[in-house]
Amino acid sequence: MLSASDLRRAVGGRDLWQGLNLNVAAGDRVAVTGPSGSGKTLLLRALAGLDPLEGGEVKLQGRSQSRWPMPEYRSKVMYLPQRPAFGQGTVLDELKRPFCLKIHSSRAFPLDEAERWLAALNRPDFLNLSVTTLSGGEGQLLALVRALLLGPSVLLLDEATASLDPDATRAAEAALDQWCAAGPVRALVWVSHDPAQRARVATRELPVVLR
Ligand SMILES: Nc1ncnc2c1ncn2[C@@H]1O[C@H](COP(=O)(O)OP(=O)(O)OP(=O)(O)O)[C@@H](O)[C@H]1O
Repeated sequence: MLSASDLRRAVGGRDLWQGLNLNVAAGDRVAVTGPSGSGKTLLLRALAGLDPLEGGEVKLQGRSQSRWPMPEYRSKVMYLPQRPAFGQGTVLDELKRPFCLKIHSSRAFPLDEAERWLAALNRPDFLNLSVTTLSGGEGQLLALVRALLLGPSVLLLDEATASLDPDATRAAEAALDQWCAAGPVRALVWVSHDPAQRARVATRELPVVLR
């Protein structure tokens, strides 16, 4: 589904990593590991088409990233940052916002599904909260639900539960598990510093090694 071959990334004139390869098939849950500063975020952002690479090639469904229309590519390979940014308004406004974009405009906003995910995350009364008042963990839950509703093929999670308490973390993991199982062509690539979480959620690990 998603493949990366011989990737190289440098910042400030030094190589972070090179010769990095990755293959993600449907149903895969890959944990990206490595010390702080090794370039895990930069890898996920490059896979999402948000950051450049100094070398190598990323392909989605056998087609080079550079040959995809970027909005379509990013609707299929979605990056979930550790600290998501929101606009103004309520949680409901924020969940609806991407459905106004051209790439998603053929789909109606799935309110029932949003309510189901929020209930599964123990946030049944979330929709009318103002996004400017959300805690860091609540912001992560909103970003997660937004991503699940948009339904990418590959979801790139960058410490996406790092601000959640243990119960909310388990609920988010269960929601992701359920989401993955519900579609034939879904996969997760997950950066997590927590070995116990990686053991729970990942089917294999990709170490990012400093060069
Ligand atoms: N836009 C940028 N310009 C220059 N250097 C950057 C940029 N973004 C990140 N870096 C540097 O690249 C290195 C890798 O950053 P990155 O955020 O990918 O690390 P990480 O492995 O995700 O770290 P952590 O585990 O602490 O989140 C760091 O040294 C960081 O300072």
